[in-house]
Parts: sequence; C-alpha cells; structure tokens
Amino acid sequence: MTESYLSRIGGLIRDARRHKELTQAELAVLLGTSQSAVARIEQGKQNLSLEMIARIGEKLDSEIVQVSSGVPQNLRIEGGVKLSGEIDVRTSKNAAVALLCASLLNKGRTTLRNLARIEEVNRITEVLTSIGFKIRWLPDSSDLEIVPPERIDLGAMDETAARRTRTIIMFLGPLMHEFETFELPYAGGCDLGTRTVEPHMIALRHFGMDVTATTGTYHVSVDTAQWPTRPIVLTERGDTVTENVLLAAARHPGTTVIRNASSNYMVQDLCVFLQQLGVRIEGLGTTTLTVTGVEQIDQDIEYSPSEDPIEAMSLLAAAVVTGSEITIQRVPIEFMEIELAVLDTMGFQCELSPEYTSANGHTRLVDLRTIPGPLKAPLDKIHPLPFPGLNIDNLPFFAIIAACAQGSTLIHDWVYENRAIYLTELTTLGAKVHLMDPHRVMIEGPTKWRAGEIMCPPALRPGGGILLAMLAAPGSSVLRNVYVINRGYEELATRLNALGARIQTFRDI
Ligand SMILES: CC(=O)N[C@H]1[C@@H](OP(=O)(O)OP(=O)(O)OC[C@H]2O[C@@H](n3ccc(=O)[nH]c3=O)[C@H](O)[C@@H]2O)O[C@H](CO)[C@@H](O)[C@@H]1O
Ligand SMILES: C=C(OP(=O)(O)O)C(=O)O
Repeated sequence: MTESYLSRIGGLIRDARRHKELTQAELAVLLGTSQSAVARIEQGKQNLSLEMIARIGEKLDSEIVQVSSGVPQNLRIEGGVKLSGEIDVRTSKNAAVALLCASLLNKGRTTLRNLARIEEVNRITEVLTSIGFKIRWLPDSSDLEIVPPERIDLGAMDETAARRTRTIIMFLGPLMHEFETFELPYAGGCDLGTRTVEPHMIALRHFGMDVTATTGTYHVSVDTAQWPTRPIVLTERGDTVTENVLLAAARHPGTTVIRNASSNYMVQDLCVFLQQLGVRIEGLGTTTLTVTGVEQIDQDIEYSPSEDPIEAMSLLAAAVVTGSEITIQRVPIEFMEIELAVLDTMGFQCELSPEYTSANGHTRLVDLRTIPGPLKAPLDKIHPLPFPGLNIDNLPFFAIIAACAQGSTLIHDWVYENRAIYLTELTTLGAKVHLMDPHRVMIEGPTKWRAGEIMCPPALRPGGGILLAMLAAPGSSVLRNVYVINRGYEELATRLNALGARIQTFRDI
C-alpha cells in the first residue's frame, strides 16, 4: 500500500476509534496488539494487511474501515495437529435470529446478552437498522441493544441484507400486528435445495394473513378481524414455522393452540423470552403450545439466549477427527443426548460434568471432556428427525466422524435436497464418500486424511465439516470463501487456534 493510502486509512481508523470512545490502548487490547502499534497504524506508518483492516473494522463496528464483504475470506489450515484445552460453546445462531425477530414485538428496549457475533446476526441487524431500529453493541461486551422506532419504515428496508438470510420470513408473525398490508423480500439462507415456506403461510392464515408471491417479493395482507378459532395444526414440525406462529400469537390477546409444534432449542429460548415479556405459554418443551398473548408489549427486557448445540457437536467432531482430548464447556445437553447415544454405539468416549444452568435460567448445560480412541461404524444408518431426534444440522459432523470410524456408515439426509451432495467434497481430503442418491451417502473409514483446496459449499454445516476435516489432514489445506461459515460461528478459526489449531485467514484481492 502507498504511504498516502496508509495515512488515509490511519485517519479513518483514528476517527472511528474516537467515535467509539476508545483509547489507543483499549483498541490495542481488542486487537491483541500494543498501543504503540495502534499509534503507528493511525499515523499511516504501519503496513496493513486486508485482514488486519477487516479486524479493526469489526472491533470498531465501523463500515469505514471494513473491507468490503465482496472480498471473500479464505482459510489456510496447517492440519494434522492435535488440539488441547478448553473451549466455551457460544450462544446459538438460531435462537439469536428468532429473538431479533421477537424484538419487533416490543415497544421497549430489548437487550440480548452474550449474543454470538456472527454474520447472520449482522444481516438481521442491518435489516432492522434500515427500517428504523437503533441497534448497538454495548461497550466491551457481546450484548446487543435494540431500540424500536416510533414507526417502522418498511419501505427503507435493506433488501440486499434481507435476501441473504432465511430469517426474514420470521418478520411475518410480528409485522402482522403493525401493518394491514406490507411487502417482504423472499427468504434466502443456505442453499440446500428447495426449501418451502408453505407451512408458514398455511399456519398464519389462521390469523387472517394472506400472502401472494411475485418475482422475489411476498405481498402480505392481514384481515385484522380474523383470529384463530381452532388449534393451529402445523403441517410440518419445523422450527421457524413454530416460531413464526408464536410471534403472531404473542400479541393476539386471545388463546392460540399450536399443535405439532417444534420443541427444539431455539423454540424453547423464544418461549422463555416471550414469557418474560408477559406472554403466557404452556407446554414448553412439548409439541402442543398454548399461548395467551398480550395486545401491547412495551417493556425494557434483557435476555441471554442459550448455548448452541450444533456448535457443541462441531467442536466434538473437531476433537474426534484430530484424535484430541479437549473440554467443551457449556454444552446444552438436552439437545445432544441422542447424538451422544449414537456416538456411544460407535465407541466414542467422553466424560460429562454435573449439570448447571444457562444464563437464560432454563437450559441444562454440562462440560464434556472428549477421550480419544478408535471408533467403529454404527450398525444402523444415521438419520435425523425433528427434536427430540438427531439434529439435521449435525449430519455433516457425523459424516466426518464416520470417515474416522472403521467400517461403512450410511448417512441419510431425507430433509434437504442438496446438503448430502456437499459431503462428497470430503473426497478431496481423502475420505471415501459415495453418493448413493441426492439424499444418501455411504462413508467408508477410517480415512487417511490428506491436505487439499476446496471452495466452501454454499451451506454452513457442510462448510464447517470440511473445515474440521482439514484440521485432521497433515499439510496445508485451503478453504475458500468461508462467508457461509461465518454466518453461524463466531471467530471459529481464532477459537480453534486457541486450542492449538493452525488456521490463518487471508483474503483475495
Ligand atoms: C434459523 C433456523 O432456526 N434454522 C433451522 C430451522 O430452519 P427452518 O425451520 O426454516 O427449516 P425448514 O422449514 O426449512 O425445514 C427444514 C426441512 O425439513 C422439512 N421438514 C421439517 C420438519 C418436518 O416435520 N418435516 C419436514 O419435512 C422441511 O420441508 C424442510 O425441507 O430448522 C432446520 C431443520 O431443523 C435447521 O436446519 C435450520 O438450521
Ligand atoms: C440450515 C441452517 O441455517 P438457516 O436455516 O439459517 O439456513 C443451519 O443453521 O445449518
């Protein structure tokens, strides 16, 4: 970089730092560098990598010095290294997005404590900010404060951000209380094949909502005189559809009964949050939820979502593929029990601490110490079910674990049309993965992992699984364009590095 360019960037960094009311020394702590290095950066006397600029932008929450998100982030992994130490499971992406949508119901201030700082959260905060919400990360924390506007301006919505996430569909439930007609862009998210939103539409019709879809936009009208007169039976026990109906029912002053409801982790978090806002919900943790809403919600509320079972499973898989002993702290055990039971049949061993409670006051947590040892393929196929069942999002992690086990494992992803296909990328790293049809893969282990270069598939969990397999492969692997992983994991590379992994982030110019 030329000197004038460096000093311009230095000036921008200084301004953004002052705006955040940080001293040079405080910024240095956030960046893991010295105060004198920050001083040199601000004076334009320090050469800066794009990675460092991106990091500074992140710490200062400043668009000015953020490297354009159009520049893909890649990872270089020096694999074949054992991991050791302790790591905390962060709070879940899927509860975070549901709670962000729930903040649309509240006229008061919502503070979400210890939220994962992930791209999916960034996209929803961009959408909420664009329609008038005042949102900020509280200093020195991962607490997000959300203050609603007097009037939501849907016309100003940041459509680019909205289209990058499936969560936008969960604006339907809350917004029906604000507008009789409105429009929303189509939901995005992981590319997992056709992913219907029909169950949402069918369920919300009970609240007088009618949705027509034309060229990328949902046109919504709400007949405010219509309310559920009989139980809403969901056509699928889906997580986000259950949440959407909960969000609609939360401000309906009558009683709504939801049958075939998901009782998965993110739904439970949303229920506990809504209960704290005065919504009466019976049946938490079951498939029948009885909700008595309140017409107006105007309350300053603080809430801490629970830890992410999928991240817990990912970290467990990291330990297995690298043959490492690590302690995974804050594992939401209720949502890992079936996974652990299946792993037990494969010979996986671990030690669990006594249970303790998550900051949401509800979810049961344990610390889990992995004990390395040989694994064998399970006798039965591995297939997911709605909770309580083996979580669909954990299949890619079972795939890499199966690749380490002796024998053949059949993995059946009946849910998503595309996700199993992405697992064939593991063959580049030496795994024997046979695609039997778009939903089933047969994996033969054990694998002699080898390093390779892979373009990250456009799906979070398969992408995460490939990254973890690279940890096992001796030599230098490259995983390109990892935005999709950053959608759901906070600083995964940095946190794995704290366990001894060697992952470097770099960007294409
Ligand atoms: C933001 C969020 O919370 N995302 C999760 C949520 O997405 P979400 O709730 O949006 O999941 P979908 O509604 O897309 O359901 C996933 C797939 O399962 C099928 N299906 C689901 C339930 C059922 O009883 N029968 C059935 O066939 C659907 O048709 C669809 O193909 O749940 C998915 C399935 O657990 C997870 O992968 C996502 O991480
Ligand atoms: C499929 C997932 O996410 P989303 O529903 O946000 O696409 C996931 O979390 O694995």
